[in-house]
Amino acid sequence: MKGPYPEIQGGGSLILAWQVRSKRVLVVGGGEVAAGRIVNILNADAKVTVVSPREGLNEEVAYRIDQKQVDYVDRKFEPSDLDGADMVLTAVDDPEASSQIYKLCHEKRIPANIADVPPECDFYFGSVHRDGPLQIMVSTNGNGPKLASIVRKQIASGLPSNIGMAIQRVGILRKKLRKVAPAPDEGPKRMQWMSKVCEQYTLDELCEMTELDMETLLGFYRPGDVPSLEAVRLRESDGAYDGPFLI
Ligand SMILES: C[C@@]1(CC(=O)O)c2cc3[nH]c(cc4nc(cc5[nH]c(cc(n2)[C@H]1CCC(=O)O)[C@@](C)(CC(=O)O)[C@@H]5CCC(=O)O)C(CC(=O)O)=C4CCC(=O)O)c(CCC(=O)O)c3CC(=O)O
Ligand SMILES: NC(=O)C1=CN([C@@H]2O[C@H](COP(=O)(O)OP(=O)(O)OC[C@H]3O[C@@H](n4cnc5c(N)ncnc54)[C@H](O)[C@@H]3O)[C@@H](O)[C@H]2O)C=CC1
Repeated sequence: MKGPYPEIQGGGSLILAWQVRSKRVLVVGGGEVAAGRIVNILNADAKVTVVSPREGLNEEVAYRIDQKQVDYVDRKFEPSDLDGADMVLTAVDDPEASSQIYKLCHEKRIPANIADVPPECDFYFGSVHRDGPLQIMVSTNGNGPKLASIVRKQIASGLPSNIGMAIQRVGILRKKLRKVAPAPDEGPKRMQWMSKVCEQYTLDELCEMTELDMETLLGFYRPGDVPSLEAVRLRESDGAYDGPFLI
């Protein structure tokens, strides 16, 4: 019998948004696959160390080393490379080295992705669409990476062109709201009000909201109203208006 709760499907991955900002990520290998990994982790503001003999570097990896976007060690992997690593990504054309690195990571409990050996991955990469603060990841759970890429492009082509910008504006408004209503016990009211803003405003309106508009709009937080952007602007041009946080 079906219960009232979501049915468990199993067999999936736990898809998370891992905060590697300022954490140390070790990339073993400097070929094409490594180049893709490096872009992903630099986009997440990680500190990156690449270990690979120089003669094996592809142009993109050599460029990032040259630009000092990553730290670089010019030799093959050695176990001491794992010291201080918070995450390890290997992309080497040597299955034996891959397996050895995986075993060491496992012992040291460092999460690892071994590009050519799915069973030895603590996590998989996915195909990612990025638009400012928006990230969408598609995973086929190892079944069809190329199809993941095709699905990702299809999803991206259906998105509004201003969605990234709208999310960025909402992020600023949420920060301001936190200042106006910092108390933890206001959580439910804060969340309800913020949800209403997101539902009632169009993406274009969210994008064109100025800081003044936001502060005026926040003046309606206490009474719990979400006026239209038009009403917000009327309030701004109204002589009676005397400051964003006075209600
Ligand atoms: C399990 C996983 C582990 C991991 O790498 O984390 C893995 C494993 C393997 N990939 C292989 C092949 C290819 N991988 C790609 C591309 C991508 N692979 C990515 C992820 C993943 N690949 C993880 C599963 C993700 C999922 O299932 O959704 C993407 C999404 C993300 C990224 O790498 O950043 C990125 C697309 C990014 C984009 O374009 O948006 C292409 C196409 C291309 O290069 O254009 C091909 C050739 C065509 C094909 O096979 O489909 C092989 C076989 C090698 C062989 O046959 O010898 C293995 C090993 C195996 O399967 O045994
Ligand atoms: N997971 C994925 O998305 C995909 C995985 N692969 C697999 O990933 C692996 C890497 O692919 P590519 O980057 O195209 O290979 P590549 O041949 O371009 O690069 C291999 C790199 O590993 C380095 N290397 C080799 N032994 C090393 C060691 N012991 N220590 C440090 N560095 C070492 C080489 O110097 C070179 O930079 C291959 O096994 C390939 O089959 C390939 C395509 C997609």
